[in-house]
Amino acid sequence: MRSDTSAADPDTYDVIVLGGGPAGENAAQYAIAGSDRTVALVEHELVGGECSYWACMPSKALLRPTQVLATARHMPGVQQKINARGVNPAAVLARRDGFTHDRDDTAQVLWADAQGIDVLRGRARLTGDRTVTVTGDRPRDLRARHAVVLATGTTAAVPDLPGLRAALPWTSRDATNLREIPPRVLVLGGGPVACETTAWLRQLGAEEVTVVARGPRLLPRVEPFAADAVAARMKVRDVRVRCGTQVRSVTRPDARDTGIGRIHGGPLTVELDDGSTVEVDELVVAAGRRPTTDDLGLGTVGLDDGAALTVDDHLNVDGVDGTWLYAVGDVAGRAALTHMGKYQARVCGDVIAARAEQRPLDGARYRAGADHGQVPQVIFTVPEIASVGHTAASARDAGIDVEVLETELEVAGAALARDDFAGHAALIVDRATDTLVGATFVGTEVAELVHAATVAVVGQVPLDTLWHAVPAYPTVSEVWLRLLETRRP
Ligand SMILES: Cc1cc2nc3c(=O)[nH]c(=O)nc-3n(C[C@H](O)[C@H](O)[C@H](O)COP(=O)(O)OP(=O)(O)OC[C@H]3O[C@@H](n4cnc5c(N)ncnc54)[C@H](O)[C@@H]3O)c2cc1C
Ligand SMILES: NC(=O)c1ccc[n+]([C@@H]2O[C@H](COP(=O)([O-])OP(=O)(O)OC[C@H]3O[C@@H](n4cnc5c(N)ncnc54)[C@H](O)[C@@H]3O)[C@@H](O)[C@H]2O)c1
Repeated sequence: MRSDTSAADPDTYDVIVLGGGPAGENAAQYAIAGSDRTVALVEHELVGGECSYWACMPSKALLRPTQVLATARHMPGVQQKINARGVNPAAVLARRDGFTHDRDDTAQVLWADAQGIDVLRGRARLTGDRTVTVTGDRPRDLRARHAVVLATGTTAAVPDLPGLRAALPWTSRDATNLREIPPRVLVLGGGPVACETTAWLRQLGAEEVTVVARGPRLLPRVEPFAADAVAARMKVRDVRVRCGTQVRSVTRPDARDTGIGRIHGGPLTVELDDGSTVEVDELVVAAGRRPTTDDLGLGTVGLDDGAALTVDDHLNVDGVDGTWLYAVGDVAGRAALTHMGKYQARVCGDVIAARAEQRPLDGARYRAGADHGQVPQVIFTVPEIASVGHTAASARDAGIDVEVLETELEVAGAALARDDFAGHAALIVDRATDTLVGATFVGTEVAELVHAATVAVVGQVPLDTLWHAVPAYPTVSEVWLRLLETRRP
């Protein structure tokens, strides 16, 4: 079904997407691809979203140089040429700025233009069934013929602890966009943001780093052996890891808004719940995220303002009449990862296109099935953690009869890659089907191992068949052979 041109009514689009992060961009692209449908992508900050400017890209740009240096240091023939003590912070920050384009989104807007996406600048808000208002320099009242997609992401949650907000602590935005390296830092939280931030702060020269996590261990959602490897490495690097601890109060007499990534005033005194105090130059809050739904007009479509959204597998928002309102990415309340948000956006865009063209939603392509127990993730800590699907514990909680295959990462490819290559791997097998339901690798540069596991999990490949997936010699992937060998009769 072809649409009328929007020229007659410039405020009516086939699809309106709220939020121009990776999920919003992909939903817009897929909803109109190969058609003459129109789409408005409304963004009040930078097209590209958190991932491009404040999260994935700058954080990984900060971490990679130290990984390269460490590899060189553990490579005879190269190590003799290395004489610096660590990376050059100024050059690392400059490389980071190259990836974030100094927070200029021109390239992303040009990409959107090339896809036929109409980028509108301003803050978007639902006003009712298929209607959206945009406020900003050029206010607009928009109407959607087919669909509205919420893709407004999340924002850092700053706990309501005495003195914390008044102290103007850093959030991940400051940590990824740091301009000054605080000599003494406390990182509040124990998730991926806290652990990755700790790594680059230490690598860039922060002298005293303390991590305070309220849970019994860091990274509570990964296999314990992987989380323990990260904590052990932090301790080797003189990071103080305080698990099972809460911040009781924060005092910063000289808190100043000096700008993103600059130290926000004078020293802070942080009191912990055991009564001890830590004095630091900056505090990084990495205590999780809140969905950006506060000022989204959810009340106008029958939901509670500021509510956390849930969606079905077509990405339609639960609790809203009809099939016109969708949510993708972090705000959809599933796995808060860029690749999963983009995956949901592809499914959502395909669903919108099929419904607009009155095609049936037959087939797996129209359902975000991978959100359920098939989510891959790489946490770029030292060592790296690459995982997909279930851990042994989450599989057992799901009622699966589990067999765990484990081995050290000791294969010829690993030894060749780096003298100090080390790590551990585990496959989680569902005994009933003899297929993988999860895998975790922790170790040196293990990130690229996870996609093979993802294919095996999603493809439900029986282990008998995996035996014939022969890893090339001498690659690190030979760890797959070692894992399968652990269950030979
Ligand atoms: C420090 C850090 C590191 C991370 N590293 C990784 C990683 O390595 N790999 C990974 O997969 N994930 C990573 N993540 C998670 C990843 O950043 C998110 O999953 C991803 O950005 C979500 O994309 P999104 O499009 O849903 O939302 P966002 O990227 O948050 O984009 C939402 C957009 O909506 C806009 N917006 C919000 N409200 C409105 C409104 N009312 N009107 C108009 N526009 C609005 C915002 O300005 C923003 O641009 C990291 C997160 C953090 C904090
Ligand atoms: N490489 C990656 O894939 C990557 C990197 C960074 C972030 N992310 C994603 O971004 C999202 C946000 O990550 P995150 O680490 O901010 O959130 P998170 O929710 O994963 O972790 C937050 C941690 O902070 C702890 N915490 C909360 N309040 C606290 C308090 N008052 N005191 C002490 N500890 C407290 C929580 O118990 C939790 O362990 C996650 O979905 C994460 O997977 C992914």
